[in-house]
Amino acid sequence: MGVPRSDETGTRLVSRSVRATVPSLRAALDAMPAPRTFWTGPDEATVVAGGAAATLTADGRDRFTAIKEGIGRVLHDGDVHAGTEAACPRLFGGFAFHDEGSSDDTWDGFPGARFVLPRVQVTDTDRGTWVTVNAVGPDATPEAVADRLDTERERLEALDTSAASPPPGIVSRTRTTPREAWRESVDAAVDRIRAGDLQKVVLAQALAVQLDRPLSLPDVLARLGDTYPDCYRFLVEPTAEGGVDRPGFFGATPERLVTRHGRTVTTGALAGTTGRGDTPAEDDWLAQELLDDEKNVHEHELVAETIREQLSPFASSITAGQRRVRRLETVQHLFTPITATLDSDTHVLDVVEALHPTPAVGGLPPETALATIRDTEPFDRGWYAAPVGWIDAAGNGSFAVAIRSALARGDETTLFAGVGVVADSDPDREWDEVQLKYRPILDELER
Ligand SMILES: C=C(O[C@@H]1C=C(C(=O)O)C=C[C@H]1O)C(=O)O
Repeated sequence: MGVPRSDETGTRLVSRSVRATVPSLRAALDAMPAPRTFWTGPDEATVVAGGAAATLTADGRDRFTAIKEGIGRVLHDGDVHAGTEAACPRLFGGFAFHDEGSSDDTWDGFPGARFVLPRVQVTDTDRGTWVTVNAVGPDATPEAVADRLDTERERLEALDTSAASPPPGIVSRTRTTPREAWRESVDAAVDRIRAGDLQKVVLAQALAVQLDRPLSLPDVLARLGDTYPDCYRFLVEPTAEGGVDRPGFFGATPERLVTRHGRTVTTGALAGTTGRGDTPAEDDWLAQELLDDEKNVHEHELVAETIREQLSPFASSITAGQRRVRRLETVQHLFTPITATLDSDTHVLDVVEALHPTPAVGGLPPETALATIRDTEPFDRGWYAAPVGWIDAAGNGSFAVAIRSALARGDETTLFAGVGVVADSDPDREWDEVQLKYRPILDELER
């Protein structure tokens, strides 16, 4: 994109924030101009935003570097009064799973990478709520931004707080992968693993559902927040065009890829899955069985070990915590927290590029696993299982792995879910695990 030089415009970026009382974040998201952005995570501000003061896109292998350089240009030397760190200018967006572009029109509008600096943003933190207006380019004057900020604050403070609409209801479902084809692909992967070509591969499926009426993404994200309070929730709309048929990629994911704050990097291994019990005792029994299960522990350790290796070129120290069980509403996972100290000011996107895809969503060895995924899966992953998150001017940022996610387009929604296949995987059990992983989104669609 063309960013004016500062000597042509006086200032490249102008950003102003003001404290506000926004009665409903759900209503604020509903009222935002397209393309809308939503982001929240454990111990992070919730961001509801709209429009694009600047947009960066990139494709191919160099997309991480291209975005990093573009963000440097957009955020460099801005005239910023933010009031709080979380309201400082950040670009929100994400990446496609594979380096090469998509051939599948399901993902029209979602390039290899896409980030926006919102035009208007609500940032909700423990210490209060801010409204921010950003502008880049020739019309980015402090006076014009201050005027817009007044207007936006008034508009957002006056929103009504009516209740969310109920789930739309499902008319029909279409699977990309029939059960027999699934059995064959898991068996073929297991054969390759036993032959020694592969150690692990994550195979996914997609489920296209026809809804009774178009989905309200603000309502879905609000309800997901009640059910999955400890997950990252996100919405990416890549275009302002299309009205209610405009695509929106959203989800409630338990998996952090990386948070970088100064020299501290926080990540973790999340892999290995079991269900929930009907009683607390059954839940505990399932959790203990998961902790003791050789297949799941092996699948998990491949992920934890690879993350440590992938971080080692950047880190002066890496610490892994105790392996434990993370219990969510619909499933339980093995989880190992991992933190590292960077040995220099490595940009968050350098860490994202090094980690993506972890063997929690790709496999090992990475290239063979990615080739297996491309050859096996009868659909395009698009942005499923890829990094989504934000970046600031200092190279800090936070990225989640976009699982438990779906692509909405009017009254159609496509859900994605995958499982790690290792030497002793059983196709039917893996099938059941995929169905469990559809639940978070499916429960928000079904009446
Ligand atoms: C790939 C997904 O989940 C990943 C795979 C897991 C597993 O195989 O046990 C567990 C958590 C995630 O790392 C998904 O939900 O789509």
